[in-house]
Amino acid sequence: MPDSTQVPETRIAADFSQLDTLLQASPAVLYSGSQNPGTQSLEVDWVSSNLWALTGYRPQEARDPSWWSQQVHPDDLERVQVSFARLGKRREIYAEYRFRFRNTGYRWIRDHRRVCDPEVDGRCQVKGAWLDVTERREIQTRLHEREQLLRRLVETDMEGVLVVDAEGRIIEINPAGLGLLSCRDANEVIGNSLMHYVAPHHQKRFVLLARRAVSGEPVNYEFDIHDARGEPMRVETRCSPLFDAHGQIRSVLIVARDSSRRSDAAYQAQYLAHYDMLTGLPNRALFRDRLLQSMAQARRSETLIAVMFLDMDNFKDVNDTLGHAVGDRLLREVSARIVGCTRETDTVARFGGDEFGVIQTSMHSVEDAAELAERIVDTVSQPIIIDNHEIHSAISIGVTLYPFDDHHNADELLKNADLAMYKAKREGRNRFQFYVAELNRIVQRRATIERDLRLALQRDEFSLHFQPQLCIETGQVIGVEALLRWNQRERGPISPAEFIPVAESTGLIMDIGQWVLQEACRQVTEWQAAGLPPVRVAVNISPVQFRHRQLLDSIMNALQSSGVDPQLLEIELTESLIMRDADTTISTLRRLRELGVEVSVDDFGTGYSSLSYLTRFPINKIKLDQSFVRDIHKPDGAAIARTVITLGQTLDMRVMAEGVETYEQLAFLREHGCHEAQGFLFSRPMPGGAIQRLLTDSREDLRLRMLEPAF
Ligand SMILES: Nc1nc2c(ncn2[C@@H]2O[C@H](COP(=O)(O)O[C@H]3[C@@H](O)[C@H](n4cnc5c(=O)[nH]c(N)nc54)O[C@@H]3COP(=O)(O)O)[C@@H](O)[C@H]2O)c(=O)[nH]1
Repeated sequence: MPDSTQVPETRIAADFSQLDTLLQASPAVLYSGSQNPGTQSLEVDWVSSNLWALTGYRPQEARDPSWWSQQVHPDDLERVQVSFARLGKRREIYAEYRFRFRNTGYRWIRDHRRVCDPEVDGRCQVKGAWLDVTERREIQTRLHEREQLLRRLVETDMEGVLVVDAEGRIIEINPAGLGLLSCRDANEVIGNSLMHYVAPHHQKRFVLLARRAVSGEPVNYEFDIHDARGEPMRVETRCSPLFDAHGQIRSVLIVARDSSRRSDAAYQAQYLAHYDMLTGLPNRALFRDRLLQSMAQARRSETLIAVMFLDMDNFKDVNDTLGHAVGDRLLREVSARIVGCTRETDTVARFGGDEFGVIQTSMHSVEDAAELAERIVDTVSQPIIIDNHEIHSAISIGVTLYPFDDHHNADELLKNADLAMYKAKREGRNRFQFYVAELNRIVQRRATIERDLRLALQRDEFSLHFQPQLCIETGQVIGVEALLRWNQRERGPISPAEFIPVAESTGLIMDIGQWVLQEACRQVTEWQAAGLPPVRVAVNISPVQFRHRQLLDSIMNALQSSGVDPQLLEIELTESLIMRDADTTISTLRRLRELGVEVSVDDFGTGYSSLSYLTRFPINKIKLDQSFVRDIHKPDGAAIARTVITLGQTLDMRVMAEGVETYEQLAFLREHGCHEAQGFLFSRPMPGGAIQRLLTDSREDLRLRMLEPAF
């Protein structure tokens, strides 16, 4: 007799099929596996089939015991493993970390892991889900940055800023607002009714106006108030309603200024408490405040900041010989030059005398700090003319980085920057110096990269990714740029921005560059064999490679061994490279053009090209640097982009914009006649196989993406 409790097999199959369909549509990838007790790495034994669609990996690949730890970003791995090591003590834990997707590179995922089954061989048996949270993190970061910016503006505002709730209780107040009420600490006022401070003869009017503000009407009025010590004062107020996400008014923003005391000594004192009178820059106290905020933000967003201590080398001599008036003007000029080297998000302060401080935020790598410090040293050392005196100034800079273990607080960070600055002075002045702990770390990291780089070719750790380049007018793919990738056996992927400079300084770039040329040409023939129409490939050539006498042999070799038509090869050189030793460059470029190879100039706009030389170079294309494309919405970025495009049109060279990420940027480029574009808007760099699929199946998608109307 059939068992009535047994579910028929057909039903089970149908349920499975439905489950699979649901999983395919789900944004979460489900998995089960175990945690290696030694390393706490995840070893996956089952994963839902939507892994492929979401990350580009096949479920069977994920079962390789080292797969998970190889895809986690090396900078996140330890943190995540420490976090998941607590599983067992806790039933479930979630962590967010960067995880390498096959086609799109690192994305943020949220990994929600649960202990489900009893331990087997000391291994924690887990089930979990991965969710791509990159967009959410980006929005959070942007919101956080905006909030920081607003907070900073409010905190340094000379006017009192208060937020009160619908009942008129103070819920936020800035330092200037505390000053108005003669309070030192926000805790003394938060929660108090604002009415508490309004003079009795104005309380009725205050209630009426408060009602109008809460009903959504902006209100401006003058009130008499009493501060916390009972001192009377007249304040000018502007009240505006604040709306929540549902459009409801929950609070009112009040900007208040002391209309009786604006020009008196207290106001001046407040200014002096935050700013340097001579240069108008923030002073040491405000610098310290901003440093604390930047440190908190760096911790939250897991980014780096650099703190610099700057001291002029010869200021005393100028002051003693040319007088204080010239000394003051020199300080003002040097301040302006330092500010000119930094970005809006950075802080430049004058600590007093000839000492300055810089906080550099939004850094991508340690090299950013070195670049900024070098730029300041160079800019300050350019002659300064004051009253017909040509002054040759110089500056020494000490740099520390945060977060690093050695500094626990802002004062320590600044002290270490100061120490590094003294080291820079001892080493000969007019230079910068990293605080030694960082220096050691950087030197060690560089030594490790150098050691591993020597093995990378024989261990077959390099690969090429390719990024499509499109014609703006037609949306057609007109070529690809080859970008080198290094997946180091123990440490995972290492950015070319980090290892190419090491390869250049050790001479390894010759062998690596040769490999890149060979591999790029080999890939072109593979695509052709697969039936794709001819694809032109652009290969980056580093300055060391370009100056080497084997360059032409190396290029001919790659072309001959692959049989690729030279017209399908494009050589990308940087602008600063071609401008150095222009005569030799011109003759090498001519020989390349005679071979039939195309030549483009990368990072155009960053290298101070001399126009007279540019007309003599046999160049096919200039590539507008991505930093200008990023800033195209700002007046300076737009002006540079327009100039480069016009220059290309005038010199009869094609212009390609790199780093195009938004439709707004694309619309600007199209409107101004830029010919070609490349960037994440169309596609990230991808392996050769993925490019083949893209060019076979999704050419039309790319074209449509290009033609999408700007919004
Ligand atoms: N000498 C050689 N240099 C090489 C080689 N391969 C790479 N490089 C150089 O290393 C630098 C970093 O390269 P990479 O990390 O590959 O970054 C490239 C793109 O991924 C990135 N890119 C492209 N589109 C966008 C975008 O829309 N937004 C954004 N933020 N980044 C984007 O830009 C880099 C391409 O730069 P470029 O070469 O200037 O076109 C870089 O300087 C490489 O040149 C090599 O084989 N040899």
